[in-house]
Parts: sequence; C-alpha cells; structure tokens
Amino acid sequence: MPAIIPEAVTLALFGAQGDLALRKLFPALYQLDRASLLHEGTRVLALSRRVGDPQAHKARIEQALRQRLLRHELDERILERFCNRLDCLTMDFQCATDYEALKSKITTQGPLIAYCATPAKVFGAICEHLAAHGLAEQTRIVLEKPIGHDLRSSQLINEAVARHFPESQVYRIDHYLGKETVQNLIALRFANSLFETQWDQHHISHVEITVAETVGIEGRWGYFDQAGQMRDMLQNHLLQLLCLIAMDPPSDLTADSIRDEKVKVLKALAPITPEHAKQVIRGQYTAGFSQGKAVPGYLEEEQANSNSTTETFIALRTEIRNWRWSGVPFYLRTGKRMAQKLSQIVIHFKEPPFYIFAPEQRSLINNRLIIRLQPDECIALHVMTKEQGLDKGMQLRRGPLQLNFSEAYQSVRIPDAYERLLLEVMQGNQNLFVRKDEVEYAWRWCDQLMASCTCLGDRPKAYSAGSWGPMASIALITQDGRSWYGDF
Ligand SMILES: NC(=O)C1=CN([C@@H]2O[C@H](COP(=O)(O)OP(=O)(O)OC[C@H]3O[C@@H](n4cnc5c(N)ncnc54)[C@H](OP(=O)(O)O)[C@@H]3O)[C@@H](O)[C@H]2O)C=CC1
Ligand SMILES: O=C1O[C@H](COP(=O)(O)O)[C@@H](O)[C@H](O)[C@H]1O
Repeated sequence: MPAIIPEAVTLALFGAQGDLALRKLFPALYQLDRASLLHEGTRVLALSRRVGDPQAHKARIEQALRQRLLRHELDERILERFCNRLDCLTMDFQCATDYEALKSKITTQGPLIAYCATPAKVFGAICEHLAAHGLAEQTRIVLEKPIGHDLRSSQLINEAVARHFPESQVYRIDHYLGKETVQNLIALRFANSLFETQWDQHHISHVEITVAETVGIEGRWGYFDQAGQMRDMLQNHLLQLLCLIAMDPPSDLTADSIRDEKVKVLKALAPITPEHAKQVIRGQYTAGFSQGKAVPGYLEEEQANSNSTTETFIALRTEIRNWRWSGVPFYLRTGKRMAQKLSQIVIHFKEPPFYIFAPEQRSLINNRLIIRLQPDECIALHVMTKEQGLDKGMQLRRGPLQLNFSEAYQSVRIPDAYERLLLEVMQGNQNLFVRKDEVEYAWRWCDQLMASCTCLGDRPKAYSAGSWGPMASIALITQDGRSWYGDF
C-alpha cells in the first residue's frame, strides 16, 4: 500500500539548531518532501534561541542539508521548495511570552506537531506554554529520548507532559523503532509460522543482541558523561529490540496491542540484584584506532573530566521470567568506539534431541538465525547440509540461507528511521512510539541494574578503542560455553 500523504501540518521544531535537528531531522524532512510525502500546505517552524536573524538561521539549515545529502539526492528545485516551507523564529522555550510569536505563526487549522529536540528538562516547559497559549488540543507532542535519567525523573517528565497532553497525543521517540529492519522483526516473527513455532525455551538455547558503534561521543561530553551507554543505548534501543524479539504475538497491529506485549516482557525481565551484578560488565574506551585512525580515550576527549567513571560500553546476561523464555539467557552488549559498526540479533537454536553424526562434528550442529539490522541489512538462517562429493561421507557443513536486503530490493532506497517516524507522527499513528509505561518499566529495571553495580563499587573496565570491548565481556559469555557471534 503506498504511503498516504498526510494532511497539512505545522511542524514546530524546538531545538532547530541542535545536533539532532541539523544532522537528522531536517534531512529526513527534505527526503519526505523529495518523495512527495509532504502535503503542499505543510510548514516547518524552526525554533531556536541562538540565531537572531531568520535568514542566517535558514542559511544554516540549508548548509546542513547540503552537507548531509548525497549528491544525487540534492535537487535544487526541491531544496528551494523545502526552504519555502521553513519559517525561523528565535525564542527561549522556557519563556512564556515568547510563545505569543510562535502562536501568531500558526496559521492553519491542521495538527501542530511540537517536536522537542531539546534536553528533556525543557519538555515540561514546552508543554505548559503550548497549553497556556491554547494550543494543546491540536498538538501532537514528540519527545526525544532518553526520557529522564532514572525512573523518578522520567515519571516527573511524563507527569509534566500528562498535565497538558493525554497519552494519545504523546509520541516518544526511540529511533530504532523507525528502522526498516527493526520493523521487519514483526514481519519475520509473525508472518512466518516457521519461526513462531520454534520461538521459545524448548527450541532456542540463547539470544545475543549487539549494538556496536565505531563513533565516540562526537563532542557530546556534557550529555554523554551524565548518561553513559546504559542510559544512552541500553535503556531504550536495546530493550526495545529485546521486547520485539521476546514478546508474545499481539492480537493485531494497533499501537496498544503491540505496546501491551512489550510491557509484559519488560515486567518479566529478571532483576539484576547485587548478587547478579557480576553479570554486568561496564567498560570505558582508552586511546586506540578506529577505522584506521588514531583516536583519543574517553578521558582525553574534549571537555573531559579525567575522573569520570561513566561507561561507554555495557554487556550483560539476563533472563525473561515467563513460560516462553524460562532458562534462556539473553546476552546484550553495546559500546562506543568498538571494532565495527554492527547492530545484530542472533538467535541460537538448540541441538537436535538425538545425535546420529560423527562425534567430532557435534559442535557444528546448531542452527542460528542472524538478523543484521545495520549495516548490510540481512537475514541469514544457518542450516546444516551434507558436504557434496563422492569423497565425502556424511560430513556436515553449516551454510546460510541468506536474504540481503540491498540485493533483494535493489531499486528501493532504505529510508532513515527519522523519515519513517516523522511520517508516522504526521499520520497520527503511534505504533512506532514508546508508551509511558514502557519507558517506566525499562527505567525500573535499569535503575536496579545501576544500583547493583554501584553497590559493588564497580568501576568500568578499560578497553582499547577499536576493539570488541573489555575482556570481561568475552568471559561473560564464554563462561557459559558460548561466544559472541561474529567477533574476530
Ligand atoms: N544528537 C543525537 O544524535 C541524538 C539526540 N537525541 C536527543 O535529542 C535531543 C536533542 O539532542 P541534541 O540535538 O544532540 O542536543 P543539542 O544540545 O545539540 O541541541 C538541543 C538544542 O536545544 C536548544 N535549547 C535547549 N534549551 C533551550 C531553551 N530553553 N530555549 C531555546 N533553545 C533551547 C539548544 O540551544 P543552545 O544551543 O542555545 O543551548 C540546542 O540548540 C536530546 O533530548 C537528546 O537526548 C536522541 C538521539 C540521538
Ligand atoms: O540514540 C542514539 O543513537 C545513536 C546510534 O544510532 P544509530 O542509528 O547510528 O545506530 C548513538 O550514537 C547516540 O549516542 C544515541 O544517543
């Protein structure tokens, strides 16, 4: 079904000169315009406190687009059309009177999308002032992650938002949910009975989820050192992936049916108490090489505080306490400055119940389903076959049945996650956004994890930039007689 062009909306982008807006949101909006998915009446209000002169503000956005877009994507006609949709306004989001000017710029009756690309501490003020200016009813409010830094702060933010906006108007972003390959997890699991009948503790021995990044903190010390990789990546992206892999089939594809199932997984996550804290490995990168270039360690980054114990890597083993998953370990890891950019889920199936092949081949027998989310998006099912040839007896060989998305859909451009998410907000569809209780259950579990690490006086273990993380994260899985798939 082709995407429906949404009605005309006014998109008020709070934080329009920030890193996220310039790097991701404006390019995504341009791509939607290029694909003719923006209604001709759609307007973008770029709101920032930095640039006084609207022309300079606009020029900066245009420059960012020229830098980010690929040459064949940059079409001067579309760029001009897109820039004509833009209106720039300087305001302090915490200052009530500045909203008068904003209100005067909203000239259409259609929905107002208030996208908060700001630190979370400003979300409450934005909601309050929009409501005080009579704009709440028509507004869909979009909140960036992370929502708070623990359960209590996230509850305070959610309460501040809920004072003015019902949950049906709130769109909490986790951009991983906007990735095509992440949405594909739902299709893979629930449109293929082949997998769903095997998807439990009777058939699966363990699951790995890896989100490895090669980037460091990219000048975001102020934010990152307060957050760490646990809050930046685990609390949101990795737990969302875990939910999509582990949840029961929803009864339909509506937002709440899917979210209800995800919440059940979060509630069933085994708590990481101090006795289990050895199952959590925190790391911090030291100087090394990333993609052939020498890079500084975390403590030598610009603006660094050399005493910081913030983790840039975290790996852990957890379980889900329910009938489907009882006894199946889930190994999760994510880090900055790792050897390779790689987001991947590996489902390891159990051995057949009875073994009839040569004993020395036994370790080979283990089907795996590899879901590569990025880059080189693919799904590969590793199956056992017989080696071909007269000289080969019943010698086994493991090989992949593989679907590479770039080959299978050669002429289709894979959209960036933010394109999908912006389109969904414009269509008023909450499927790919995170509900308040999901965020809070995820924080509850992460708070306990962090408290357990603190209680043990845990300090992050060093790992060289460009490696696969601290040795202890390898030991975490090898002590169970397994290894991280694909590390070399
Ligand atoms: N950057 C990224 O890759 C990602 C970011 N996010 C989230 O997106 C949000 C934005 O992040 P990012 O773009 O990196 O942050 P930035 O600090 O780069 O941008 C935030 C912008 O908000 C502005 N701002 C803050 N307070 C006010 C205020 N009271 N009035 C007017 N403007 C204000 C800042 O202005 P000023 O510069 O003047 O302070 C800044 O331009 C955060 O919630 C972050 O967690 C989520 C995923 C990825
Ligand atoms: O939310 C975030 O995600 C990015 C990683 O996103 P990806 O789409 O490139 O995998 C991460 O670098 C950033 O620190 C974090 O805030």
